[in-house]
Amino acid sequence: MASSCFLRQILFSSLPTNLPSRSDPPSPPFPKNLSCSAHSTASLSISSIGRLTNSRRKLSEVRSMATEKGKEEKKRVEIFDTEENLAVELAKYTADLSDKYCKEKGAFTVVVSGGSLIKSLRKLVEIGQGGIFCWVDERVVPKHHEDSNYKLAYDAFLSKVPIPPGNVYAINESPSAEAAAEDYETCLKHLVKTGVLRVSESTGFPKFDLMLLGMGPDGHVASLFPGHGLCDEEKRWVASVTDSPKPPSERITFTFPVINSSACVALVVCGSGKAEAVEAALKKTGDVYLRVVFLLRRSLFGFLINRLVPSCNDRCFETCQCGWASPVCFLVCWVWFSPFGVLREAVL
Ligand SMILES: O=C1O[C@H](COP(=O)(O)O)[C@@H](O)[C@H](O)[C@H]1O
Repeated sequence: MASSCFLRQILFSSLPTNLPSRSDPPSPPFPKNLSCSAHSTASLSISSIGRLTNSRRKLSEVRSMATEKGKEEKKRVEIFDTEENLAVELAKYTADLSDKYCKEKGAFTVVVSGGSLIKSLRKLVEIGQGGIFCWVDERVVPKHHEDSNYKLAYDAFLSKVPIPPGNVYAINESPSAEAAAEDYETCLKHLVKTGVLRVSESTGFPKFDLMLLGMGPDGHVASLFPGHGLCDEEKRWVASVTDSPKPPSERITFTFPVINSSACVALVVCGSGKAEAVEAALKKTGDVYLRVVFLLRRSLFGFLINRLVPSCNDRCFETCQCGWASPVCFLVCWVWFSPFGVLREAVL
């Protein structure tokens, strides 16, 4: 099982007790040199949507669901009793993919978002030489700023693991969103040129091994917001946003062609406030305002969603509507009990 580069030994570990406070300024490693150069055209696309009853599903089972290129891609929904189980399984999933790609090509290119996803990545406590980290979106703020997605990840796990600083690709601090987006796209092109990052043969866009994404209550993914013209972007890899409806207004974001060219995408969603968006995402048709999620559906690997604890009953729905009062009554309660809830159809 030994691997020279991996995100292993992360399972069932506890949350580090020495996490710094968000106010601690990070000492940001900024990328320059990379040495990995191997290539692979292997791709995973997951078929089968259904119930996952065992939160310790092994990767071999996941792999058995992989389809060959060109076959219809479907999504898989995983539902967890608690956010803790979600975090453990997310770490295992990521570690297994890391092992696979590091063995195949000596590197594992992984992209993270900001937001609540980062907390659910806390089980990633050991990251080896092969992990290459990029951000699917970033706010145009200094790296030590509270709004920085880089700082969020740095404080939560990047500062805790022995990842080479040169493997961490934060955005360059730029005076404008446009300049930052251009710079980051150049950075991606450099990774492609040096053989660290593959390019999808079918789309011509960069093909990351894994994208770990969150989703906002409005259904936004990365900094692609429902109804925003950037959702239709077909050429650029990285785009600037100057009118984000969620502050801060200046951001950069990967475009959908890049996100959808990834080998694997995990959309990690927690919280009752996102139940409506989840329901819409799982429907075959839905309100146009959630079109962002539908765009992502094209290559979505799976949702990682936590659900009611077994002892919950219909009253739990009311609890969840109160917000975060009960830490175990996350998400999907509304979806689960809604007469229109497609999630129920998906998992039963
Ligand atoms: O602004 C952002 O929001 C989304 C969702 O965040 P969450 O806290 O609701 O999970 C996040 O995925 C994105 O990276 C971030 O820039």
